[in-house]
Amino acid sequence: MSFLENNTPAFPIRIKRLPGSEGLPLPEKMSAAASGFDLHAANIEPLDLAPGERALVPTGFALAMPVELEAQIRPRSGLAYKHGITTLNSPGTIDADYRGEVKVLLINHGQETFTIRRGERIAQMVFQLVPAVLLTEVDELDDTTRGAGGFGHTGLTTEARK
Ligand SMILES: O=c1ccn([C@H]2C[C@H](O)[C@@H](COP(=O)(O)OP(=O)(O)OP(=O)(O)O)O2)c(=O)[nH]1
Repeated sequence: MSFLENNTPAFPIRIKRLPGSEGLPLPEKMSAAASGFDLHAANIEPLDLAPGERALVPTGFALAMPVELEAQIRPRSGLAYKHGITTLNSPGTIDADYRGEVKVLLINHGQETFTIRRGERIAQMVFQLVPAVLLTEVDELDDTTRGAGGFGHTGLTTEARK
């Protein structure tokens, strides 16, 4: 375990800049208590994303994190609200054993072409704990009130909608 400047225990995560990332900031929190580290686009040339189009956008870095962690790549709400730009596989999963470049799979759900420029903050990365689990095959599961009910079996409308 490592420690922040204020002595908070913190998981140590190694981050490596990749060729082509010169001049780009590393992932950064935009406020002290933000959950996510904003990710900067590392594409050299501007990338036009037409309505409905998707693209895998480089970030210029790779990670090595402890096995108890994963990183999730999530959309930025401002880009989603104003331009319809979001992550297609939300949240993207970065496995602890992945050593390749972290990439962001963006899709344009908006009505207009959106240009992704180098250095732009395109998504955010949130680190999460992944508990160790042991899957055990059984013949029967315990009963619950819900049972196999799901997919709206309690109804979809509220009083306010009737
Ligand atoms: O938004 C993403 C999602 C994934 N990855 C990288 C890290 C992750 O560890 C790896 C595999 O991702 P995932 O498990 O989602 O992909 P898959 O389609 O199941 O492929 P694989 O067979 O490589 O696991 O790709 C990214 O860089 N960005």
